[in-house]
Parts: sequence; C-alpha cells; structure tokens
Amino acid sequence: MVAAAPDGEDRAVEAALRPRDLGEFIGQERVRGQLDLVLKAARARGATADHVLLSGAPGLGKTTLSMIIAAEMEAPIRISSGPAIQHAGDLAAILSSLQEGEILFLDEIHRMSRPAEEMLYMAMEDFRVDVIVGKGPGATAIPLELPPFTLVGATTRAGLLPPPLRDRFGFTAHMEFYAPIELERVIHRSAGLLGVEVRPEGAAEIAGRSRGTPRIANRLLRRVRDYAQVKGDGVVTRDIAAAALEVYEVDGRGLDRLDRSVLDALLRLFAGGPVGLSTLAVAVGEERETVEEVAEPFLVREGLLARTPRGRVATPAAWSHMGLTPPRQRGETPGGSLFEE
Ligand SMILES: Nc1ncnc2c1ncn2[C@@H]1O[C@H](COP(=O)(O)OP(=O)(O)OP(=O)(O)O)[C@@H](O)[C@H]1O
Repeated sequence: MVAAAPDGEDRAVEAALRPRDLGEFIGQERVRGQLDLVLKAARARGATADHVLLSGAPGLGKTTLSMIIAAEMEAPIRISSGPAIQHAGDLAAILSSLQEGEILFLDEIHRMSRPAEEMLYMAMEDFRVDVIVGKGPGATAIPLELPPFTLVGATTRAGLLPPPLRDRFGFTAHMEFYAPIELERVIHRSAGLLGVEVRPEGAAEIAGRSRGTPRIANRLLRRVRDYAQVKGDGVVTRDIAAAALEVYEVDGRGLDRLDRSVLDALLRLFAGGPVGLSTLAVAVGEERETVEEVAEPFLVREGLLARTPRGRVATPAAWSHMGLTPPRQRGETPGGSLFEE
C-alpha cells in the first residue's frame, strides 16, 4: 500500500532526509513565508514564539516543520502525541519538565483526552496548570507555574479540534499537497543525500506517482533505487522508475493495489454505484475503515470516486482510468445521449 503513514524503515530514513531549516524546506511557500515572519519577530523580541497549529494530511512535513521551528529558535524540542496523553497527569508531567523557550510538539493533537485538553488550554494561555491532588471532596488544586514554551500542534483533522483549543494558537498553517515539480525537487534532494543518481525524467516519473506527498516520494525513490541496483546499473531513468513502480503495483497516477481493487469492485460488481461503504468493503475483503480512511481520500481527491448520500459512485474518469466502458444508462439510445429528445 502507498498509504502515507510511516513504516519502520521510513522513520529511520526520514530522520536522515529531513530538511534542517526553512531554506531547505521545499514548497509550501505561503506557510513558509508566514512562519518565517512569526519566528523572526519572536527572535527579535527575544520572546518565545506564539503557539503554532499545523494541519494537513499525513506525510506533508508537519513533524519536519516543528523540528525546523526548534532549530530556527535555537530551542530544544520535546516530541509527544495526543494518543500518548490519556490522563491530565501525563500532560502535567511533560509540561512541568519543560525548559524556558522549549518547543513542545504534539502530533495528532485532536486525539488527546478531554481532561488533558482542558489542562492544555490553561497552560497555553497562562503558562500555568492546576494539578489536582487527592480524590473526592478532599481533592485540592495546586497551581503550578510553567516556563514560557511554544506548543506546536499537528493534526490531520483541524475540524475535529474544539474551538477553545483552536483559538489558543497564535498561528495556524494549513499544509497543502505538493505539486509534481516540488516533489521532483524533494526527490533530487533525497537522492543526493542517499547517493543515488536520478535523471530528471526518472524523478518526474516518481513524482507523478507520489500522491502529492513527500513521504511517499521518498519511499518510492527507495524502492526504485533497489530496482535500479538489482536490474540496472543503479541509475534511475524514466524506464527504470516506471518498471520498478509496476513491480510495486503503483500505477501511473499513484493508485496502489487497494485503490485499484476498490475501483474495480465499484465498476465491475456495482456498475459504478451508488453502493454503500460496508458493501464495497466486503467486496474488496477489507475493513470499512481501511477503505474509508486509506483508499477513499485519494480517490476522491483525484476525482475518481464521489461520496454521495446514496453511496459511493464512480466518476467517468474512473471508468477511463481503469480502461472500462460504462454500461449504457436507462433511456440512452445507442450512439445517443441520455438527454436526447
Ligand atoms: N517540504 C519538504 N521538503 C523536503 N522534504 C520533506 C518536506 N516535507 C516533508 N519532507 C520529507 O517527508 C518525510 C515526512 O515528513 P514528516 O514526517 O514531517 O511528515 P508529517 O506531516 O509529520 O507526517 P505525519 O503527520 O504522518 O507524522 C520526511 O522524511 C521529510 O524529510
């Protein structure tokens, strides 16, 4: 699968491929420009930067940007995530050990528990938390002063953040998918760091199949590099890239085996829909969530599938991408259109 979530190998290589400062960070011009101002101004004032919320799909560079913020502010960084903070006490332990000016990166901040979230409101606004000691009627709140810090929250679902939390971020940046030309730059940069020779057409071939996502571009580059070493002379040309990605079942538009089997079932078994999500999931032998969260966002973004109140529907582009002809609609005459008088 070409899902943008990192795997074990990704995590190790990602650390090596991460841009270290804003100058090295490719694309996202608007976010980069705005963030540059926020950080420069804070530095000029000798203050800690405002809290920053980064939203966007997995693999677009949120973790990378948080590390860049720390580097630009010459501050240490502490990394944790919403799911790891289930009790307010977990958060209190992290907050009370922060140094002045430290960057606290909370990934998947929308998945934090409610009590922790409420503690975070106060910490963000007043640099203070109330630690509750004891239980029941004897419980007391002990106020704890915190050093000023910068919270960098990352979320794939900004809409799920409660407004009181969202409003406490001084700067909110939405990360967009990358244009193919930007991904080509990511690939050339990573190839340089990995010591792989990549021709421009080879980079373009990989970029076109990377779903607008640098993490996927880097992962496909590594698979293509393997193929080039084993089947070729190590150089990534267009033909080598195309042949390698064929082996890994990533098609010319970046669809992987799961995406294609969803489309295939929708088109062949259900004549293009509408069909319910559960039925579609059973037909491809996957969990409902996998179809909904892994395959569909990209298919919808590519204009191949639509989610309608009556169920999932294939678009005309899906038929042509899969090399199939849509069945004739009721009332349509051969060679004529549905709307012919
Ligand atoms: N703008 C960029 N320029 C160059 N490389 C990038 C850029 N953005 C991301 N990358 C590379 O993509 C990989 C994934 O980035 P990162 O881990 O920051 O994504 P993320 O948005 O935090 O993902 P997740 O939400 O899944 O944790 C990293 O290896 C990083 O080197």
